[in-house]
Amino acid sequence: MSMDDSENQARFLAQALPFMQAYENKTVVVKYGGHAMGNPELGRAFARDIALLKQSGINPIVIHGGGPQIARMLERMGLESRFEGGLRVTDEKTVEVVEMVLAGSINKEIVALINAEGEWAIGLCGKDGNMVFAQKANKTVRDPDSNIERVLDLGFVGEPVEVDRTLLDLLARSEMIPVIAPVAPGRDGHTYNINADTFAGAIAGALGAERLLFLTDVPGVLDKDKQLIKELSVAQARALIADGTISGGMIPKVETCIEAIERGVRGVVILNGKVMHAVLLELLTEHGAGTLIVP
Ligand SMILES: Nc1ncnc2c1ncn2[C@@H]1O[C@H](COP(=O)(O)OP(=O)(O)O)[C@@H](O)[C@H]1O
Ligand SMILES: CC(=O)N[C@@H](CCC(=O)OP(=O)(O)O)C(=O)O
Repeated sequence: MSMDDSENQARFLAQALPFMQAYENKTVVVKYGGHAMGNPELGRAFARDIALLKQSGINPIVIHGGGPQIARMLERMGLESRFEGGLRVTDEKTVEVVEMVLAGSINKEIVALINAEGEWAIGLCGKDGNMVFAQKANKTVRDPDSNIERVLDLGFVGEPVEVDRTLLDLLARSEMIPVIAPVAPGRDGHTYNINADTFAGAIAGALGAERLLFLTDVPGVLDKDKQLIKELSVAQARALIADGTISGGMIPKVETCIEAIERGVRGVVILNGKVMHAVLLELLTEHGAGTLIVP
């Protein structure tokens, strides 16, 4: 190791230690988006970050997405898919594929990556331990031309309405790191597909998390000129959704940030999961990356 390397490492450690102490015994919910996955090296770095948080006495909870992976599987199976208001219209066949991809392959891949770092990850979805119950999403969109609001019928898309923290509290006191897929049952017996951002927000809100991080494939929320917005108030975020600057999958993400803050989550950040060790850099350095949403 060169002198420069060891100096940089020492500087990083000196900076990181106070943050580690501040987060001790606190819950950090990390939403790992489907767009941030796919590169093996980045995947291993992500798993190492999560393992290190647990080893530092922090309580990390991973909620993952998998939108692009679901899309690929639907295509292979010859099933069409479309989004409305940033959410996948989900019929009966689609929800089966969603559950298979999210709670099956992707969930276990992340569990295996964290376990390979010497930790004990456990793969779950909203069904396990009665953790989350959903109901059919009741989403409205406003047509920008006519300004008329209409209710979307998204099929088996759900929104979390009940979160029971029993299992997560138990795991927080154990060696286990929960890795959770955003699928949950309804009291009506159906299985619902829940946007992973929305799901992460509900979990973070129910646990009163210290931090909620959204790992995506862009540096954060970008303005009309594609420049990163470092800090965004709730009112500014709402205005950017209304004027179309924030669109597509960024809509549920930012809406979730707003709700999480309103439910008492102390800090919410949208950041680029394609940056190596994004989680550690965000949590343990003075100038975190990404967009911080504040009340
Ligand atoms: N104002 C904006 N700033 C940043 N990204 C935006 C904005 N508006 C729309 N997006 C889109 O949102 C995407 C992130 O949301 P999404 O695709 O759902 O990511 P993930 O799978 O990580 O949850 C970005 O890749 C970008 O294409
Ligand atoms: C209702 C809805 O849209 N559900 C999402 C669930 C996965 C997800 O949110 O994945 P990302 O975080 O990678 O976007 C979907 O079907 O794609």
